[in-house]
Amino acid sequence: MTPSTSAPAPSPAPAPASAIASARGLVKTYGAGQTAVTALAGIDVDFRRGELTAIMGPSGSGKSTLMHCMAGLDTATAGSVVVDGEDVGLMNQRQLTRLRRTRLGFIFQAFNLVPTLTAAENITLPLDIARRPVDRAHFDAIVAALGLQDRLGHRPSELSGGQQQRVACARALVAKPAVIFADEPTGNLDSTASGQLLGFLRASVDDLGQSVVMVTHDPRAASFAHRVLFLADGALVAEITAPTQASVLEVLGSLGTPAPAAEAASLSSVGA
Ligand SMILES: Nc1ncnc2c1ncn2[C@@H]1O[C@H](COP(=O)(O)OP(=O)(O)OP(=O)(O)O)[C@@H](O)[C@H]1O
Repeated sequence: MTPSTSAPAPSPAPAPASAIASARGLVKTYGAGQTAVTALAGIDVDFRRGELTAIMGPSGSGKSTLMHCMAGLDTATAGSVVVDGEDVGLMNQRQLTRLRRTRLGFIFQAFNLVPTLTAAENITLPLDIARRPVDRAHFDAIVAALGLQDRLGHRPSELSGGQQQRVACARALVAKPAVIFADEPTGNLDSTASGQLLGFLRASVDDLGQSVVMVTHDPRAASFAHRVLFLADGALVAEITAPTQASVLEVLGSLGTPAPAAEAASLSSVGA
């Protein structure tokens, strides 16, 4: 056997303490052989504690796959994921379920509320399933901040889309998760409801120290984040801090992503 002359691969940089979730060398391939699709091509990323991080990029660039691998909803092909100090790749299904129930919060585009339960019951459902007590003061503070006091006895079908998503947001926050993963949380909301929800998510970070990772196509939604990460073809290709709609659109443009017509028009009309 010929001895290898190449230097050993450097070990990946450890996750900094400021990170609530990190990935190193994250690869995800769907399928095999000629039909294999590389959704993530070896990503190193740190999501910072106490920050709202947005993930953007063209359709098919790997945003949802990255979020699902970070949250233990999908298994990586290679690489490592650490969430709140725990190596997700070493967990079995039971441990992953426990991690999701006790340490993670989720907000999806489809609100995923249980139709037969009231808003209050939906909000406390994750705690009830985990047989954990509800911190009433925390519950009341979240419900008040989201303006849901008068809606707690209503079922989802009796709520507007914006109210349903605020219930989903309250449900994610009530268990005080280490990190909330939000996938297009405003995708089904009108501009007003979307602004309210994003303002609240940002406030949960600034006022409560919550950490949030959010996938979005919407430059306005991304402008609520502390930092925006851009994916293209399964790789991290750009990053901006303190984003504005204009700076987000500029990076998206450089990646060849067509700007949503409404945002581009409104920005050009104010000369941004
Ligand atoms: N279950 C799957 N089986 C096969 N290929 C998949 C699967 N899920 C995702 N892919 C592929 O992986 C790539 C990344 O998909 P992903 O959904 O992560 O992209 P995205 O950036 O979230 O896209 P979008 O913005 O359209 O939601 C795409 O090429 C997609 O077709």
